Amino acid sequence: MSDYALRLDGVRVQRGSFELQVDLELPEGYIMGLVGPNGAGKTTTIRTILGMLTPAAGTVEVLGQRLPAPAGLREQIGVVLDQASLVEQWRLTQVEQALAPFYQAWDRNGYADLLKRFGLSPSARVGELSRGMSMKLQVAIALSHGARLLVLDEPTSGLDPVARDELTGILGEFLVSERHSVLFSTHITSDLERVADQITFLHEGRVWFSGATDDLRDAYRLVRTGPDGIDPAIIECHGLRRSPTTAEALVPSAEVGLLGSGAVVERPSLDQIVVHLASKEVVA
Ligand SMILES: Nc1ncnc2c1ncn2[C@@H]1O[C@H](COP(=O)(O)OP(=O)(O)OP(=O)(O)O)[C@@H](O)[C@H]1O
Repeated sequence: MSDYALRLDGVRVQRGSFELQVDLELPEGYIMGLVGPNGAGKTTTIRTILGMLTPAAGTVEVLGQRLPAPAGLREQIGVVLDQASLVEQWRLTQVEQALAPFYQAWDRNGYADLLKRFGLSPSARVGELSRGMSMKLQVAIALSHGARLLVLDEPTSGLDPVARDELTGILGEFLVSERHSVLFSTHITSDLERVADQITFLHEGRVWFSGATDDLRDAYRLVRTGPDGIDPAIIECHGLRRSPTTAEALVPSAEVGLLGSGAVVERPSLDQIVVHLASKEVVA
């Protein structure tokens, strides 16, 4: 039995002219955030994990089973994708009637509780739901069939701050069982700050970092100096921004000692890391 909920080894996926190359490991019992700018390859990674795209090379292991996996694996994965594939005319009670027979472990009370918690009326029709409500419905379904792994593609997009908070809280509850794991792509890194202990950062189809969130935050420092205090010829820096009076950049922690004494050095937020690593030098 593997101790990993997910393991992608030397995976390469081609989509038109875009090529994704990804290696990552998500240990069981953890929540991993998948971040990166638009077009970085997050959805491609998720679709590959779900067996919707076939890699040209490499291996994908989900809950210890190598893809293509036996049908029984599907029940153990809860999925939230950008577009739900539910019939628009269905009421939310009919959604349950349609899906429950496919899952041995379907939890009727759990589904009813989650609808209530998310403020979704069981008599509402799928087609009437806003984008945020449709996301909540998908999360309720994913959590109602006894999944051990949740794979969520931007589940917080379209949700207001209260609902986002509610969702991250529910993911935290899901993780109370140490055999449960979550992979969660998002542009809203503040959501991850609260819950994700692992991060994979994709950029232009490549993994820039995959590992513990704390390790990523320890690896860099956000540095502010006078306008000439950061010289890219001397020090490795990312997303350097200069104005007539200041310079700001993300600098590897190991290089901070190369800065002059006037520098203000801070531990960066996840958001600051993502923004600076993905952006080019800006001179104002
Ligand atoms: N069906 C397709 N055919 C060809 N190229 C595709 C297809 N779908 C996606 N791509 C390309 O693959 C690349 C990665 O897209 P992907 O959707 O995985 O990125 P993403 O990180 O999820 O982006 P976003 O944050 O914008 O959702 C993009 O360059 C996109 O144009």
